[in-house]
Amino acid sequence: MMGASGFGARYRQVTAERGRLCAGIDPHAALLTDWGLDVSVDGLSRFADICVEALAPSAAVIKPQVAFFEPFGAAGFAVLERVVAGCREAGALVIADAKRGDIGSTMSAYAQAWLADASPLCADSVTASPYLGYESLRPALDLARAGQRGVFVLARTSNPEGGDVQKAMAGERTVAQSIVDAAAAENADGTATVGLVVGATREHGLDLAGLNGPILAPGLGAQGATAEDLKVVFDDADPAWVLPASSRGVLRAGPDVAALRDAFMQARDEVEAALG
Ligand SMILES: O=C(O)c1cc(=O)[nH]c(=O)n1[C@@H]1O[C@H](COP(=O)(O)O)[C@@H](O)[C@H]1O
Repeated sequence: MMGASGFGARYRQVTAERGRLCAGIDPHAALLTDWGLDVSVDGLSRFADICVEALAPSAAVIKPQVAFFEPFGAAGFAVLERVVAGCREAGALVIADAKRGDIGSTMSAYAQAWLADASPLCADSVTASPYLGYESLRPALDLARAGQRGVFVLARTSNPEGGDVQKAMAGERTVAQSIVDAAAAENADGTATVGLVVGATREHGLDLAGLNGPILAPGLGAQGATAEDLKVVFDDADPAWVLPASSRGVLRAGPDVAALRDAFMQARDEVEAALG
């Protein structure tokens, strides 16, 4: 196992202390209703506070899904700012799940929003789509590296449609493998600045062994993947870098803070037992 500096060192330390499960904060309207909350800014705000109280002191990594805050406009973003700050203060690493991707000059503005100290939305890392070309992400990659932050780049996503683009051949390898290889080359400096997103829901067919960076693996729980599946799906990856993620599967246990925390801990313990 290679030593890591930068974002990788931060990731390795917190996952060693708290275990490998990323808790998603996805305030779906249906979940707000199930929790007895209004689908309103007040409901969103209460949902967010419960999640931070239950999850931030226990989870190594927390991933708020930006999409669910956006429909509430500026007020939704104010709640998101509170979530990001609250999780970070409690010692969790935050992945802002914004899935940004644009031409380089615009990407630079996105990078400032999610990865610059001066921004009220500044997180520890952000998800990004490389499908405008891996190098279009350069401003985010460079800013992340400079601040010991990370970028989680989509490689092979958990949704069934993802294969149309991601499994297409780009010369001798698939498009997804070309993203893995670019990330691995970037991580040769030992910083693990570039993580990948590889869904836990299916065989990905990727060679992940040389990545030397975190692999965010959504799909646990609501999308059907189990902790046991992880051993098979990620058999060639360094397990220390595998970071399964669950949102609805854990969130369904709310709104009781203790029940939510227990559901998270149970899922995390299952992951730890499976990954070894
Ligand atoms: O980047 C992601 O987190 C992501 C990538 C992917 O391939 N599949 C995927 O489900 N996600 C996100 O992970 C979360 C999954 O939520 P649950 O299905 O409720 O666990 C959502 O916020 C998705 O947007």
